[in-house]
Amino acid sequence: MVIEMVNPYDVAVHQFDEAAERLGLSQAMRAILRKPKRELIVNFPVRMDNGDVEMFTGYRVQHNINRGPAKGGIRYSPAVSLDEVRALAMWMTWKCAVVDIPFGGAKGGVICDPHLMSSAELERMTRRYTTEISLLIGPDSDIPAPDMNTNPQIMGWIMDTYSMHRGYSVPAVTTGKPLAIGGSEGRLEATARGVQVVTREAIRDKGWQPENCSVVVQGFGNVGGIAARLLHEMGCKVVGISDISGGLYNPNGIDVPAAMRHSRRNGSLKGYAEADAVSNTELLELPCDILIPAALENQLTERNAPRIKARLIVEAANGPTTNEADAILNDMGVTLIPDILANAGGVTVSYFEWVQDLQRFFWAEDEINNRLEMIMKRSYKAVKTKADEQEVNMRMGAYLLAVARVAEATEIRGVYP
Ligand SMILES: NC(=O)C1=CN([C@@H]2O[C@H](COP(=O)(O)OP(=O)(O)OC[C@H]3O[C@@H](n4cnc5c(N)ncnc54)[C@H](OP(=O)(O)O)[C@@H]3O)[C@@H](O)[C@H]2O)C=CC1
Ligand SMILES: O=C(O)CCC(=O)C(=O)O
Repeated sequence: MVIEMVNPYDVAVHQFDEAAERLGLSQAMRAILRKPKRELIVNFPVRMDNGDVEMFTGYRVQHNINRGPAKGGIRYSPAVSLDEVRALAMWMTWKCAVVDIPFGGAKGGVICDPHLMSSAELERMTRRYTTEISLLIGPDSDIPAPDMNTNPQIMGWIMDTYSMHRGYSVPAVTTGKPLAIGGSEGRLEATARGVQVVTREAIRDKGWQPENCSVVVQGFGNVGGIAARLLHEMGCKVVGISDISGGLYNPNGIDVPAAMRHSRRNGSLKGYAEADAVSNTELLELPCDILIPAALENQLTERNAPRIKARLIVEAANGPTTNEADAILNDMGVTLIPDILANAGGVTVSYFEWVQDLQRFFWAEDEINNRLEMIMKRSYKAVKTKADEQEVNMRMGAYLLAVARVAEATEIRGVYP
């Protein structure tokens, strides 16, 4: 895996600045949209299984709430930082605007290594973190969801802790919950399903056939693992996959369901015999038609971008491409579907979950998947049309759409003198 010391918030602000310049936004509007609205830093104690007390640091950042309540996931990782959370919150604002759902952007994170914690420790940490950020979160104000290393169980603990403080159940305070407590059908697969839809649209625009496309996916978690499976089911040849333990390559195609079974049995992809081991760095440079980074930020950099073989990149992760790599890939003629469009399927079904929870009225999986598909296709088309009209790439097309929507809402509300 390529670890670059690039600050994700600098990447996010640079992307915004370029769009603001093209849109001719006023200096006042640029100043408002560049900065997060609210940032909460919490330091809190957790009793570990051995009886010791450890201090943890967590964040919740709301970037913008002019189009609706703040919305965005919570990440558990040793690499979490305030600037990372700021960047992820800003990307959430644009993402919700690209798919035109009535949310602003937020993100949260706790500096911890969940792989080294027991389930009981994770639960105690989650409940204490929830109490600390209860100043901000709520079904009308700020609604967390899963991100890296968080899952439906953790969303359930957050919902339960928040509800304990209120004295009644508040299912709409989180999304991505288990079905039994107000979760939505389809949320678990939604981000990957959105990735599948935009990949399929891009394949069609290029005049390719799925059966002739080879795909490499970095990351084998909620997004990467399910995206690999769905693209495999769509007929693509998935030739490369990876998780934190490293990558696997088989030019003849990997049996993704078999690799998933191996990963579930063994806790990682390591040792899967039907493919050759490659490093995460090598994985990104493998020969393929489509590359799907679905793990971390800053994976495609000025160092490896010139060696990327894929002709289509679909950013399932948030912020996988640095600004320098973006320019290089653009000059190389690579089509890149940006994160704020490509991975918006998750928050779209989170929106459906929130609506269902508020109404106490639940929809069937087919209805959810059909509505998701409709929104992802519509958003892909809007971004492509904007990009073609303005003769810019898909990232700029998505930013032009999103930033204009947020700026319009900000202007109409008159939140500055
Ligand atoms: N979950 C969601 O709904 C959404 C997620 N995203 C974004 O998608 C990306 C992935 O999130 P998600 O799938 O939910 O997270 P998960 O925690 O489910 O999976 C992350 C995957 O990335 C791998 N990974 C983590 N760190 C490294 C590393 N240093 N080197 C190589 N691989 C690594 C993990 O490996 P291992 O399993 O071995 O730990 C795992 O396979 C993130 O950028 C997230 O922000 C975007 C929109 C929505
Ligand atoms: O489902 C959500 O609310 C947000 C998911 C998320 O964190 C993201 O899209 O990056």
